[in-house]
Amino acid sequence: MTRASDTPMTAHRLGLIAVAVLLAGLVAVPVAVGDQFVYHIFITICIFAALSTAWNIVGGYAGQLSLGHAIFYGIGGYAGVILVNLGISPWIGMFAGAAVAVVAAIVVSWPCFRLHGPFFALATIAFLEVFRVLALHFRELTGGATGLMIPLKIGWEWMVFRERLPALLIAFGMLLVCLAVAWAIRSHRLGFYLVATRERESAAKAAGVGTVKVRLMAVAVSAALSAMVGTFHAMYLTFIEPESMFSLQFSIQIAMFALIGGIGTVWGPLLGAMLLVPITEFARGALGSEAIGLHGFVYGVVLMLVVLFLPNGIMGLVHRFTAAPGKTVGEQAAPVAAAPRSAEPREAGREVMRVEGLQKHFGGLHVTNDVGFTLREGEILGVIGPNGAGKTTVFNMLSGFLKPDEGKVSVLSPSGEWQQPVTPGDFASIGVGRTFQIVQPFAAMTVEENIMVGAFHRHPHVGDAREAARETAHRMGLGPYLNAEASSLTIGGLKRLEVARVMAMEPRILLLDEVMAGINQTDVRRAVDLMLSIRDTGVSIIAIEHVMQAVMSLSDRVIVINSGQIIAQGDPHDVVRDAHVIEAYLGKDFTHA
Ligand SMILES: Nc1ncnc2c1ncn2[C@@H]1O[C@H](COP(=O)(O)OP(=O)(O)OP(=O)(O)O)[C@@H](O)[C@H]1O
Repeated sequence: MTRASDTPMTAHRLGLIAVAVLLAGLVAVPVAVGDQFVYHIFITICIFAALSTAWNIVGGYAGQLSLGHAIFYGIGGYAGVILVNLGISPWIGMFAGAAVAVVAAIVVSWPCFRLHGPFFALATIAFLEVFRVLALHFRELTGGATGLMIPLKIGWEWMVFRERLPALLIAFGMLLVCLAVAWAIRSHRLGFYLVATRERESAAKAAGVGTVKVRLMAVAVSAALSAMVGTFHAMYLTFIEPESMFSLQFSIQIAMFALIGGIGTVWGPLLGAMLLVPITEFARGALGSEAIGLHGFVYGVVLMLVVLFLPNGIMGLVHRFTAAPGKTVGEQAAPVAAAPRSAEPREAGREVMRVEGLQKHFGGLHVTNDVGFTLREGEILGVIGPNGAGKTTVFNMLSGFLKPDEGKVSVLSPSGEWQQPVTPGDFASIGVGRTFQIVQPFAAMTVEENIMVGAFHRHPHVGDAREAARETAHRMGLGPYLNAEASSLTIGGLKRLEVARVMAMEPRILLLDEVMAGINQTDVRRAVDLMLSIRDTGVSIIAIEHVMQAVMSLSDRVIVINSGQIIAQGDPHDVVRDAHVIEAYLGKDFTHA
């Protein structure tokens, strides 16, 4: 009998064998051929693949399209050569270069991370230009435009050889280090956090991810690796100068290999370099001086073909052949494994959240006006009100996404002290989890991985987080879809995924923003049962909801917000009979119904 899990496992094993064969080929082919030019091509493949793999940690995993990565490569190169001229081995120089590159990476990236998309890319280009000009300016250190020669000291200690084989072995070793680091990051918590931040920064923040911190960590690792490769490449080239070490064209080339091979994948940059470097080097070798700039043309053509036919690069093609057919969560999804509602109404416990005098303006618009209420342990507080009343704005202030102009939000910590969290991370750590009105799935991740991002909050190890995510998925009726891409879920599935991710954080206070909007009647009933079962575990819930059937059957108390103010609050049955609420929100038809 074939089990469902056999196919992906076999594909995974085949994939690893294919990678091992490709890697072995990088050393075996030039050794077997023995030609100097072939050695040079394979050394270049290893160097470019290593640099592109390092770039991919920032450009792919974290989604920050850096076009200034030659800064770190150049720093590594200059550090190595300057120290060699002082009689220090490049094996030491490469670590010194890496340390300087990490500092430069943090200084450069911190302001740039406020920028997104093309603005980030432009800022990195600007910094690259700054470093090129600095290298030209500090002539005593860098040799200025004349550049620096590497003294002819031959041997392993100096990374300079008469034969090509040792250079190939070092380049190959560096590639292995870069691949191992990239693989380790992608398969541990940091990798999940980076991809989550890339896909949906707000949702990642709500899951307790320090989005700036993880991106800085990524850029620091990437810079260190790039600098180390830069040191070796400088030794291999035996001459460096600012134009080639801090080159925009070189930065683009590094990014291009990852784009063509499969951005954000561990093996994509390697495949990109293995495809493109030989083509361009052979063309350059065959056409000689007639083909200056030919590599740019080759990259352009290949990139156009990839964009047109392989939007996810070569790795996208590989996945198409190896991935198991995905399932789509239909509206008739598996039943939610919710526990039945406890028959007795629960006695609400002590206060866990106090909201006092919240005020918020957007320009001249007074969106929140003196909103205050309390929430008790194990209570479900329904929040209703017309569109644009300011409900989500209040939620944003209850979860650190907006700072109130006035007023405060206090949360009872697990140790029993009242605290006033500020950032989304503070709210997440004190046990406040939230969903978003417009669902924010991490589209490039599977259902399981999406939920794991939440689970990491309490379970830092991948194995534990995976187990917790699976348990939560089964509870939410998402068990059969663990390996489906989040992007393949229907709106009902996505809403459940949103709740599952936040439940995996094991929050004490749950803020649900219209989780029942747009789902069918069966799913509404399931969602009601699920929320009651969550409440029965002692979690307090604040739910913004327009589905009145759900509000009435769920809420212990209801708050009505209109034009930024609370106009009524109390028992659901009393609130819906309130004349102001009928006029402002429900309408007379509701009372008749
Ligand atoms: N960042 C912002 N900048 C300016 N105006 C905003 C901003 N966010 C919300 N608003 C405005 O504030 C008002 C309240 O919006 P909010 O989303 O809080 O309402 P809501 O009650 O949640 O509505 P709905 O039920 O439609 O989701 C609206 O007029 C909205 O246009």
